Amino acid sequence: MKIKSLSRQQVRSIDQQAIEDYGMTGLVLMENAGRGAAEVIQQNAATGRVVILCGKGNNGGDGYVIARHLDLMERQVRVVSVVEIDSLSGDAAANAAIAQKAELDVQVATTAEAIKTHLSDADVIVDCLLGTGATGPLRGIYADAVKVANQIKATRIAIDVPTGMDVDSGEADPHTFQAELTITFVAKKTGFEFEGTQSLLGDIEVVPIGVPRKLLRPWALAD
Ligand SMILES: NC(=O)C1=CN([C@@H]2O[C@H](COP(=O)(O)OP(=O)(O)OC[C@H]3O[C@@H](n4cnc5c(N)ncnc54)[C@H](OP(=O)(O)O)[C@@H]3O)[C@@H](O)[C@H]2O)[C@@H](O)CC1
Ligand SMILES: [K+]
Repeated sequence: MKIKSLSRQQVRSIDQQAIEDYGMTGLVLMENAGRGAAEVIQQNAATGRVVILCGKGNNGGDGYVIARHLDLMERQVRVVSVVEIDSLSGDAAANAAIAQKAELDVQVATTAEAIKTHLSDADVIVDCLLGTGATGPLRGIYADAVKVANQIKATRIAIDVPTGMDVDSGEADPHTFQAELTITFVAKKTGFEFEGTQSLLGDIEVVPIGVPRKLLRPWALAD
């Protein structure tokens, strides 16, 4: 089922309804999102070390799921969190704890220099810094992390939305993550339609996260 482009509010409401009205848990949605994204990464960037930049919200949570699935595919994978792990909450905290128990390579880097060190041997950089929860210009370490990531010669893949791009307007922070591929969940976002965004989004792949077709029907595109 093809879905029309959705605003921040629409896509977040779909997630919320799947959880509250259908009894799907956020962890299940995150697992589907992360697993689907890992498969697309494997199809598009099949070799080399993958370094996943993770922020404090659920976009970061997706990153820990992606890391676990890439590790299962026997990829070299490292997670670099730009916040302390004990500042995470909810589903992101749960998936970070699983990654740590599974002895995946999880590093914390809260300065631009430390982020640069952990990214220096990356062949693929995956942006799980901020997703649909982001508002306004990039603050603090997020701006530094994107700046460093954009300077490294690697394949860059954004998860859900390139960090720095506004989901609704497509407006881009000066330090927006420059993706070659954007893997986005449920549907494209309205901001992706605007002129000038294509050079930051790269190719776009939509990954379904298992929310029921009935819930998506109001947003379906006619065949
Ligand atoms: N919910 C679900 O069911 C599913 C969700 N999924 C995934 O979750 C993503 C949405 O996650 P989310 O809502 O946690 O928001 P997200 O973008 O990770 O972080 C927001 C945090 O960042 C901060 N912040 C905000 N703006 C900022 C700025 N300009 N500069 C710097 N910091 C800024 C702000 O923190 P504050 O600064 O307010 O303390 C806020 O707490 C979605 O895109 C998808 O990938 C999938 O797993 C599928 C199931
Ligand atoms: K992102």
